[in-house]
Amino acid sequence: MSSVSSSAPVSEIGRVAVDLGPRSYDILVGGGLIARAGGLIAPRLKDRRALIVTDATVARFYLDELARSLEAAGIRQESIVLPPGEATKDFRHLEDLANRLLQARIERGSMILALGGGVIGDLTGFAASIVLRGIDFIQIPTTLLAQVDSSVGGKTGINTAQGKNLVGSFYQPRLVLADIDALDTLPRRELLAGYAEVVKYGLINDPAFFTWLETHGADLVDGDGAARRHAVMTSCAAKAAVVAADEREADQRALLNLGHTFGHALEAECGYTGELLHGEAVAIGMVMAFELSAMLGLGPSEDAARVARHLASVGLPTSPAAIGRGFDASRLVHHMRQDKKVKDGRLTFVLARGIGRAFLSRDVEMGQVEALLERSLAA
Ligand SMILES: NC(=O)c1ccc[n+]([C@@H]2O[C@H](COP(=O)([O-])OP(=O)(O)OC[C@H]3O[C@@H](n4cnc5c(N)ncnc54)[C@H](O)[C@@H]3O)[C@@H](O)[C@H]2O)c1
Ligand SMILES: O=C(O)C(=O)C[C@@H](O)[C@H](O)[C@H](O)COP(=O)(O)O
Ligand SMILES: [Zn+2]
Repeated sequence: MSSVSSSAPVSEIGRVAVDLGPRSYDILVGGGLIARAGGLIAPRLKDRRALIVTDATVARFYLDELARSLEAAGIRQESIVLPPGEATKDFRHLEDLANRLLQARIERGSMILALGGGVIGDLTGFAASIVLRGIDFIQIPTTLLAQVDSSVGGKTGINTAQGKNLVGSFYQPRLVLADIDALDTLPRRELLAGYAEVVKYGLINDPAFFTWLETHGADLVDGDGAARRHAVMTSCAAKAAVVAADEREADQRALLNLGHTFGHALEAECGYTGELLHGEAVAIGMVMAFELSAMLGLGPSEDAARVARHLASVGLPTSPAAIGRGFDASRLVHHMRQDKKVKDGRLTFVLARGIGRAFLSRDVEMGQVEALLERSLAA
């Protein structure tokens, strides 16, 4: 196994450790991991039973392969298949999933496997944290977004009528298996959405990675396995370091929210219908965070332009105007006030002094944010 390196062959299993004391776990990254999952999971099982939770699209591609691998390793498996899409991350599907796990007579010693994107990972992780007051679970992320972000760090949850991810828990997986080959079947739009979260790590604190992405991002998007492996490893290592330092977002973990305060507001307005994907919203939100920083005189406007240029070069949207529907700035501000980073009624913003120099600020006036939104919506 290797640690972060860009030259390792795709089939070699890379390992990133998430160091959280008794809740520590490994992220394994490489090709062919779903076919090898049984052997990798078996040592982590308390009993020889696994319940796979997935969505109908992912099931079509990968459920049989995973089931065969588990059975070959002597692990009994059953599966629960949910509808694909962001709308599944809600109270109704949480209730349905909890009931189906209980009907399957799940026990505390069983293992739940979340096979899919961030929707399946967030929903399944939340269910795992509450059914029988906690059952071990493993993330098997199949989207780029889930491999670089949602499968790592233990944020689980669902959306509510009030906004994104407003009900959930911190509940760490026991293992993450990121099979790079699974990205070959991912639609380009979904891949790009995940790419936005990859870019995020460069923008937060790794300018050299951002520069690497400016050179290699297009190859990654077009299917270069080595570039994908390197980006997933680098992203996971970056996230693991932040999470190890601040697991429950007391402070610096909020940097991982770069672009999300704007992004979540846009997603809430679009209603989780697939009109705007999470990663697309984050791409727009990151540009707005850089523009806000420039507007406040805290960061260079050239960097805001450079971020927008790179995201646009791979085909990501960079402004709310690109969504192709009207927004009301005051309604977006209303959603932003529901953000989990609000403290004593004031929002914490992730701003940037430049690329790779993100920081947290509680000094932003919402009037300034509304003015920026008005400007972007008119553009
Ligand atoms: N917990 C966290 O830290 C965290 C971090 C980032 C995002 N998220 C959440 O993740 C969610 C978005 O996740 P996502 O972008 O993975 O979306 P998703 O889970 O909806 O998956 C995207 C689509 O791709 C399909 N799909 C998945 N894998 C596939 C594959 N290999 N081949 C073909 N199709 C495949 C799915 O069926 C789905 O239709 C959002 O709800 C977001 O809030 C959570
Ligand atoms: O892991 C984190 O911390 C993040 O903020 C990662 C984000 O990409 C992710 O979208 C997360 O779900 C947002 O968290 P939230 O607490 O704002 O819902
Ligand atoms: Zn995100």
